[in-house]
Amino acid sequence: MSSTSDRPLTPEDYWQLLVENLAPQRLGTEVVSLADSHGRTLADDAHATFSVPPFDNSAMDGFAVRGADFGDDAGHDDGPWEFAVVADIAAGHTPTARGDVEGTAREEVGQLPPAARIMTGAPMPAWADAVVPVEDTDAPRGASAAPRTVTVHRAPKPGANVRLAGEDIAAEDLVVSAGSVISARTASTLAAIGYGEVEVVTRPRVAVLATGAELAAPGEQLSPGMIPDSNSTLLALLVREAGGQAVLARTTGDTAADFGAALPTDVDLIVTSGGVSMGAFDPVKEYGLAHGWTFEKVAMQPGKPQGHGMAGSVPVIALPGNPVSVAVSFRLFVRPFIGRLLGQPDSLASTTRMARAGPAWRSSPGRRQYLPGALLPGGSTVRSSANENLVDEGSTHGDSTAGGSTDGDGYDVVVPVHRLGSGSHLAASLHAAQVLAVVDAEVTEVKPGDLVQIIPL
Ligand SMILES: Nc1nc2c(c(=O)[nH]1)N[C@H]1C(S)=C(S)[C@@H](COP(=O)(O)OP(=O)(O)OC[C@H]3O[C@@H](n4cnc5c(N)ncnc54)[C@H](O)[C@@H]3O)O[C@H]1N2
Ligand code: MOO
Repeated sequence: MSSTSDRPLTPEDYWQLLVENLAPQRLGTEVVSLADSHGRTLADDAHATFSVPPFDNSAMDGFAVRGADFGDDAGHDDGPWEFAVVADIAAGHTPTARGDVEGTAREEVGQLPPAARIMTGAPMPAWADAVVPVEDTDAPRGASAAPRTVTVHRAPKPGANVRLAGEDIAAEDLVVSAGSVISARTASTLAAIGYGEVEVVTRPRVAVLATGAELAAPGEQLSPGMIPDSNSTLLALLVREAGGQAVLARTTGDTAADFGAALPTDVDLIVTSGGVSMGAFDPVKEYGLAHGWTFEKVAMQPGKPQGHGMAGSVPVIALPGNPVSVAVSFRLFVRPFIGRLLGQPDSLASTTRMARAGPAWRSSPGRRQYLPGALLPGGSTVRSSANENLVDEGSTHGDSTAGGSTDGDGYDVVVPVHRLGSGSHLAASLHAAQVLAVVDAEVTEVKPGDLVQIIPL
């Protein structure tokens, strides 16, 4: 169901409307090597193909022994005890395929109980149940031939220094769920449970279209009235951070016809910036209204005017043009949408926690504020905004005011990245933002030390 109304929606209601209207479906899959899997989203649950560790093995360089050979009531330091070294087991060897000194050793050492020299990670002989570290014996450390006998000075506790098969993960256990984003740690876990390649969801192809006749390419000489197009870069790289690929990042002219002509058909999503409010030259809104798109006012600041619709079979999310509005709207609506295309659980994009406000700052009445903030360790003393160069207590329209300190009670401290608070045009300060601090619509002033929700960026 599509709707375009004057009644402001909550961000949650707008997200529901957007999902209902655009109906995001998980994309197809492809198989990639673990080395290429970083940042990709796992398509299916990954179960352990074998137990980890796959076999009982030694946790120490030393000697595998039978606990019973120390005598039932042998105290820990009641030795010495002498053993015949009947085997030499390196990691990567099996106890039966070892450089075995059994036989000759037995004849030479008479009735001594057996020990096997064993290295960390090497499989335990079936008859042994504990490992004595080499430091607790008279055997040479480091590179050396296995001795024929070994004297142990300290009896091992039962099962000491043995890592049991399956004690990490049992065979067939669910280890990594479908929808997980593969980090370096995840990829190493997948390797450990038997995978060399994995099925991942295809990266969504996302076209980025920035509208505005005032836009010049980044780095280009500016003629009067022009500004650098920072949103294309922001959106293209946010798409990449979210697991998609930006296949087109360009500006379009300022007419509805230019805009319509620039809409690609061979992508999974189009994200636009600009041209959605009340201006006389708002091409996205003009084109969208003629094509059944939805435009809403959302009770949030920044990011009030929002739109979405279908361009043929391609969903379009139309964000406002102000750069901070773009960053906030992407975090709230586009990132979770890309998450849906990737089959990620919504919870991945909705993580929040609490922090204490550093300085005081103001928030517009009736709109939930999403203030770009930097985090400082709990207990930090805060003067004002995160970037001291920007502090100007005399500002007549500053949103943040001088602050104090907070007790070190375990919460980080959140500080606006700019003295103008959540001003939606503050493009040059976005780099300092680590989080968005969320302030309820009915709150107009945040005081130092107040607890606020924060969303990691
Ligand atoms: N009469 C009203 N005017 C405005 C309203 C309103 O309700 N009534 N809402 C304001 C709010 S809130 C926002 S947000 C903006 C949204 O405007 P548009 O989406 O139409 O965006 P533009 O007008 O095209 O641009 C806004 C602003 O952002 C700059 N911009 C645009 N594109 C880029 C880019 N690619 N890179 C960097 N900066 C960009 C542009 O120059 C403008 O300064 O509308 C308010 N107005
Ligand atoms: O909603 Mo606009 O993004 O505040 O400036």
